[in-house]
Amino acid sequence: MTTEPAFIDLLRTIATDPSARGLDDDAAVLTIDKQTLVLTKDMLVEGVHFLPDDPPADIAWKLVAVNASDLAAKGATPLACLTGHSLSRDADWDAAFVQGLKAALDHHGLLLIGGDTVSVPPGQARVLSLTAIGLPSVPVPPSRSGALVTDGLFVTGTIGDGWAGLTLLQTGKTEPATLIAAYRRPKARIADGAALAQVAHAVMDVSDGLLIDAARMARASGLAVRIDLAQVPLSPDFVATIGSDQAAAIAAATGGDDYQLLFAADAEAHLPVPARRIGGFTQGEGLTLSWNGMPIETPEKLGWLHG
Ligand SMILES: Nc1ncnc2c1ncn2[C@@H]1O[C@H](COP(=O)(O)OP(=O)(O)O)[C@@H](O)[C@H]1O
Ligand SMILES: Cc1ncc(C[n+]2csc(CCOP(=O)(O)OP(=O)(O)O)c2C)c(N)n1
Ligand SMILES: [Mg+2]
Ligand SMILES: [Mg+2]
Ligand SMILES: [Mg+2]
Repeated sequence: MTTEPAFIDLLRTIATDPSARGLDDDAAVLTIDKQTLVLTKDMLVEGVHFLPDDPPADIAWKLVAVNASDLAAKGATPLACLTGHSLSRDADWDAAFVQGLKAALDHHGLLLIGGDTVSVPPGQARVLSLTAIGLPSVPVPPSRSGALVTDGLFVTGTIGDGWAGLTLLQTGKTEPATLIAAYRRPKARIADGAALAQVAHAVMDVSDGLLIDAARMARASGLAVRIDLAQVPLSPDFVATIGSDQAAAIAAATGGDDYQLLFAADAEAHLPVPARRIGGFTQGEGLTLSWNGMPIETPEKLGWLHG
């Protein structure tokens, strides 16, 4: 079986234009004449990214929000999008999806300008996709690769809520509502991303897991990264439901579905957005973890990988 990173390695030999950013970023940055566009695409697959009985309007929201999140990571303002839809043999489902899609697009300021519609064989999972186009807020949108060895590593919001929401739904629970909403209706940090683009040296959104995504930022920047897991920000509902011990923090930091912004910035700089410092960079490569300053082992699984 081909894994996701191995497949992207194969594609890298084709995607050699600088606008592809080495297929090592949240989005492509394409300049034609003097106009720059930020372009990104994420897919959602039933049973992989959402649960079969998630409300269709929530699935539409998630499709828009996860793509808006990649625009946010590059400090881009949402402009327009194209969607890919697989028909579900359920007219009510499709109608509810479209209604939810309109609300989500309006909320994010995205125009729907096209797409494609297909069917999947009976009984097969729904597959949805969206290609989002944004306008940059700075001439060169931040990449994942600009972290400096002297930088701190910061994250917005709280981590683990989406994973906790999924875990609750998988065990038949629908409370706390904040955790369920974090899973079904993640919020793209558009305004935070635009503000961070002005000061951060590297920015990405956290979709696969804080640890795997931090390791990617470090590798792209040619550095090693260290994270103190005790500093990973957890929400009150996460702490009440899952806990705040080392195991809970590892679950939060590897679960993914966060859609927070992870960024490298001067450790002493005034930050334009609320964020928690969770670590920093060193020369070398790889990820090292501590718990309140005491070194701890790195878990085998740092986050989500397809394949
Ligand atoms: N099938 C594909 N074709 C072309 N590029 C791809 C494909 N899959 C992933 N990529 C590229 O690989 C990089 C990493 O993708 P991904 O990990 O999905 O980013 P993100 O987590 O920000 O959505 C991006 O530059 C993305 O455009
Ligand atoms: C039913 C279900 N099982 C598991 C997950 C967890 N999960 C699936 S894919 C994924 C990572 C994010 O998806 P991906 O396609 O890698 O998005 P990208 O990183 O490209 O933005 C996570 C955390 C989920 N969201 N839903
Ligand atoms: Mg991303
Ligand atoms: Mg992606
Ligand atoms: Mg993404």
